[in-house]
Amino acid sequence: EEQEEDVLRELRLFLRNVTERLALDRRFKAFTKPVDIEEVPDYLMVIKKPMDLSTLMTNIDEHKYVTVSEFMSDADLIWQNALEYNPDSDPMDRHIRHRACALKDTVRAIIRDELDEDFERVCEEIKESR
Ligand SMILES: O=C(C1CCC1)N1C[C@@H]2C[C@H]3C[C@@H](O)[C@@H](O)[C@]2(C1)O3
Repeated sequence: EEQEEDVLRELRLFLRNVTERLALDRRFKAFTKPVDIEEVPDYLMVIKKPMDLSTLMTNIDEHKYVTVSEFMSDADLIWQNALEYNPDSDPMDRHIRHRACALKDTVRAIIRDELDEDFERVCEEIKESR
């Protein structure tokens, strides 16, 4: 019903705000666009579900997410993929993993501080009802 669409509209506004803030953070520049498969030809052999901040934003606009939890699953792919593809002890890999861990902690801190548990429960109810 209309009230449900109002809730999902508010969810999309919240998720766009979170995603935009992450994309503006200079630490997360490497996460803003898909990994370039021309530059990294074996990437899709290692990483089965690529994800990046611009794709998150597109998914929001295409109404892919009905709950914050679904958004978090895709957001988590970004840092999880970075840890998986860049596991070595060389400085570049360590730098990428440091930023991946910062992304993980930053997303969780924003959600903990800014998502109302009751709002997420309403979104989960809408999801179950569909
Ligand atoms: O995993 C990533 C991104 C970093 C966070 C996501 N990449 C895989 C390649 C390995 C490393 C060095 C460059 O070859 C560059 O192409 C990539 C991009 O970084």
